[in-house]
Amino acid sequence: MDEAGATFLSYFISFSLAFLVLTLLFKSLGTLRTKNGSVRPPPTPPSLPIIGHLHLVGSVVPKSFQVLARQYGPLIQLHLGASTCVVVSNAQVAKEVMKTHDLNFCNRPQFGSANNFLYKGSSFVTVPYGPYWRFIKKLCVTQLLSTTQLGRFRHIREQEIHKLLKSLAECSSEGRDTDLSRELTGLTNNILCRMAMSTTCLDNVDAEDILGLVREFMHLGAKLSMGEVLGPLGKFDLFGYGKKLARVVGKFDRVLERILEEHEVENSERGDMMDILLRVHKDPNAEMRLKRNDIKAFFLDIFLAGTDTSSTASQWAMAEIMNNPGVLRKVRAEIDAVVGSSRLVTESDLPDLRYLQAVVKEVLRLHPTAPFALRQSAEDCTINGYGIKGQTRTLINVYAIMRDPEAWVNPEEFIPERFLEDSDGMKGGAEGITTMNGGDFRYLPFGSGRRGCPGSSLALTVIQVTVASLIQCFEWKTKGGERVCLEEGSSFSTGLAKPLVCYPVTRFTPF
Ligand code: HEM
Repeated sequence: MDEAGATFLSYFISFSLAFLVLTLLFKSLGTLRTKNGSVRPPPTPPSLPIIGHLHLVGSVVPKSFQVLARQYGPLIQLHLGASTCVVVSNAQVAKEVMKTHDLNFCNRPQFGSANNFLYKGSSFVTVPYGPYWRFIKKLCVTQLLSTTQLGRFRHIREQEIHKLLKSLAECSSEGRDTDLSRELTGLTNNILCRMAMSTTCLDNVDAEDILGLVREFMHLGAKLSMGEVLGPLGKFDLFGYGKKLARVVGKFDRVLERILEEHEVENSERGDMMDILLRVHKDPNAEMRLKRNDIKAFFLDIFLAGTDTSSTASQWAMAEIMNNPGVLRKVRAEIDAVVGSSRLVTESDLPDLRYLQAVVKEVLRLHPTAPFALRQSAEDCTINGYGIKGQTRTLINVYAIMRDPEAWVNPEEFIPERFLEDSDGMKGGAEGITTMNGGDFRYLPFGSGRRGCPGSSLALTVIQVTVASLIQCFEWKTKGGERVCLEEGSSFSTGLAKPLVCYPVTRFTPF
């Protein structure tokens, strides 16, 4: 063979070998199988003995997981002490979990707190997918949180907003500051308590008690869930959080029992959520027998799921608007154009306040007040090419998904305009995000699929009308004209790290 032939042959052999090696490599990567043939688990960062990845988790948990996802991919496995979970951090993998495999991921993880829980098996939020969950979900959609029911209680929201505006007007006339975080939590709690069982902070101590107990429950529940990292040791309740939690639920139960009895004695026709649930409870022909504990558990659920989340979102909205004078001007100009200057903005105006809607959407994108959708797989399955075992705790990091630079232009910036028609603030367009029901997996503030949030319409209505009223009626000043600190706190609903203390200055008085 001449020299040219030998060179050609050696090139041919080298190329063939390289091709073979690459083909085998891609094949093994494609199926992600281990030697024994099972599909590989998702990638996991290097861990330490016993604590696993706990040292990688900072005070703002979704942010820590976002950082890890950037390094290790959109589906990772984490070992938090003795507790293992997988974390989903982009839209495509979220879609696989919440749509393609929706039924398989329709359960929620159970934490230590569930074991000796008074309402065990009754909590709509944590109960496994099945007949009871379907029954309550249907009640939510058709009655408890239906459009008709929300419409029936519009006057409650209007009255509570009026009360808030009056108290802020007093602050203004006296030149006092106000803790808007506290005021907004009071507002959402009062609205929910009145819609649920016709009780409020001002008329009745019950609503204040309920808020306090729900707060304590959240605090202890979070601590108890941390006990999960101790594995089987967590069951011994070493720090006594389990017992404290049981006491808090006991107190909540007594308050609720009394309100239930009052409703029964009055045989009331107010049509609040408690009346509806009592009617179902007593209906011999109801699809399912609803127990008293089921009713009380439902209220604990909605206070836990609905109060802080809605209040915190309103706080973020006000904080972002105060820091962005251009946005404030646009929101106000829109309200003035749609509403005029002689009456207070109402819920009927909301469909015409397109820019306000975009502001609230952007607030929920940048500051989702439920940063994780928590799910659990029922059976083994393959997600993003990796094997997920049955009973795997699965955290969909909606915080990371809604800040993903692959989906969003300048994702860390507050740009409400990205949600307006013809905007280019979202890669691939924002048209999908009109209903807020999780149909577009790049935008999931309320989760998606069967276990998506049933309170989203109520939450959006309250947040939008509250923010609109506050902007229409007051100028907002901070001490020394400083920018509001946008640091994120470490609470369950990723609120502002510091309370939003500011000065309202009356601009328009509606009463
Ligand atoms: C800004 C306010 C709110 C946010 C950001 C929010 C967000 C969420 C998210 C992300 C989930 C999990 C969804 C999933 O797994 O796909 C959820 C579930 C839930 N939310 Fe909301 N929510 C809010 C307000 C409310 C309100 C006002 C209520 C009730 C009055 C409520 C009741 C519930 C319930 C009962 C569930 C559990 C549903 C189930 O397990 O089937 N939420 N919410």
